[in-house]
Amino acid sequence: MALAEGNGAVIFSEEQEALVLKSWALMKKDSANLGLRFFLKVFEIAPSAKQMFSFLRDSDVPLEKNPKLKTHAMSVFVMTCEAAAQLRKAGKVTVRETTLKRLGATHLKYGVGDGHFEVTGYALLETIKEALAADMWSLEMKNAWSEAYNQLVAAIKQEMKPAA
Ligand code: HEM
Repeated sequence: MALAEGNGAVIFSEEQEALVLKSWALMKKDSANLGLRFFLKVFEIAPSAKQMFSFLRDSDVPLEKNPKLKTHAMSVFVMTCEAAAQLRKAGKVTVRETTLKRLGATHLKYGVGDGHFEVTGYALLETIKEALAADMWSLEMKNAWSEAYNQLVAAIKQEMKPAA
């Protein structure tokens, strides 16, 4: 669970940032496989999520050969890493406002809901657990990735709310 200071800033330690960045540096060498395994896990748990991706719906290319799927998977990984660094530095996710607004609008438009973000978060952690050597995976590692992902998702969801 996130620790928050009085001003609402999240306390994300140097150690937590280091866990995320160090493990990503190891995993990204195999990013194509990683991205694929990640989203295959999402679709295994939530097959209907496939329908949301226009480039899967309208394509004859088999799932595992679809480059756009890997691109999306990498966006989730890379943006979660960036969120870890931002949380440590600023106590909050500082993705550019225009980028966040676009992400909010895209995910709203395609009908991405809380359940999808949850399943994807679970699949992300499982993918990392399988990709890392057993002695690198720990509760601290899991919590650091989970915190960074959840804070990023919260920032995106903030932009998915209909304008007040
Ligand atoms: C932290 C979590 C996530 C991040 C950082 C992320 C990132 C992105 C990015 C960068 C795009 C490209 C379009 C744009 O920039 O507006 C995109 C599109 C999209 N995302 Fe995500 N995403 C996340 C979670 C999810 C989840 C949980 C789902 C559903 C399971 C999802 C489904 C989609 C769909 C359907 C599109 C549009 C694809 C199309 O063009 O057909 N995203 N996302």
